[in-house]
Amino acid sequence: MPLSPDPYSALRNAARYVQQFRRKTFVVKLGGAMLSDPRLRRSACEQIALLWTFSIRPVVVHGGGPELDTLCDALHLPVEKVAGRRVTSAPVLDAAKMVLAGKLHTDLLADLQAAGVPAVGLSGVDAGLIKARKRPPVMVTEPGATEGRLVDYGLVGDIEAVDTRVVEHLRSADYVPVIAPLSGGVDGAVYNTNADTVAAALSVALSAEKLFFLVQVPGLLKDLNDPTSLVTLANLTDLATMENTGAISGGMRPKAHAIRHALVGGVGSVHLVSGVAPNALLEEVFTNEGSGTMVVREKAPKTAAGNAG
Ligand SMILES: Nc1ncnc2c1ncn2[C@@H]1O[C@H](COP(=O)(O)OP(=O)(O)O)[C@@H](O)[C@H]1O
Ligand SMILES: CC(=O)N[C@@H](CCC(=O)OP(=O)(O)O)C(=O)O
Repeated sequence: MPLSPDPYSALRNAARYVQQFRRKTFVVKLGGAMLSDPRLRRSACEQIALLWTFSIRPVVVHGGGPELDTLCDALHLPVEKVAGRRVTSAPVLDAAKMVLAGKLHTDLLADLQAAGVPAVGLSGVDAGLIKARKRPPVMVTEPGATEGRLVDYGLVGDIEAVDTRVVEHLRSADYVPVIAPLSGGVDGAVYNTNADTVAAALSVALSAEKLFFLVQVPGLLKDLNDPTSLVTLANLTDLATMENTGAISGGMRPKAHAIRHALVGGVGSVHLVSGVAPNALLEEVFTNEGSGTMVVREKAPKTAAGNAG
């Protein structure tokens, strides 16, 4: 946040947003790359703690892709991702349970507790929170490819329903739910579901005001190789254009789907924010300029609504 010569002016400015967002639901998705770095993880937890202090109601969803890659390597299991989603065999799913509902999940909960957030961990399996069915083989066209190919993702779950009762129950007692991206199917099946997809489905089911993705990059970039090419404001058409030209690739592809799903489902705005730059989440929420990318259904002048509005 830029330092003001008058500290009270920054406070007054932030107070407008505090008032606007009090008791509103913000779904915050923490990307796996930043979660693997304890310093970045703690920084994210401290920023979430501040939102919580201001009576914003956060629901945290976390990834863990890179840490799962590392475990798969150590176990000599293949790491295969197509269009940003992991091909998940039975042994890879076991590894996913160990990382996503195990080590990484617990470390994140501990850091949130340390930051003063009464965090309670769940996965999509708990109390039937995320119900999914096994994704059938699908045609996927990679950027630059002229033809699609049939991909069997294995034990990956497509979300069918979200039952938010357990989340609401925790929130009514002032706990902050922290959700790992596993989902439950029929007959006790467990599936691996991309964390971006889980975050979007939850934000719609909870009628969230905003959905944030904390990522390693400054936000949505026109050119992935140029960190200064930040897109500060985009709408669904801009997003579709970037997908079609291949400007959105890799892990940003499931995010683009997730952003569309959230906005069409009624979430006010979706924000891509750096998990690396100090206080980028707070800057996005509490300043007019913001720090990353705000994606909305229909574009309106950024300054009129405020970046956080
Ligand atoms: N146009 C783009 N703008 C920003 N990042 C992009 C873009 N296209 C691809 N990416 C890549 O997508 C990544 C984010 O996806 P991913 O690594 O899955 O995030 P997460 O941290 O949530 O796991 C970025 O770090 C970047 O490497
Ligand atoms: C099906 C699928 O792709 N599941 C993801 C779940 C974790 C995740 O989404 O982690 P990030 O947010 O760090 O990418 C995976 O196995 O990597």
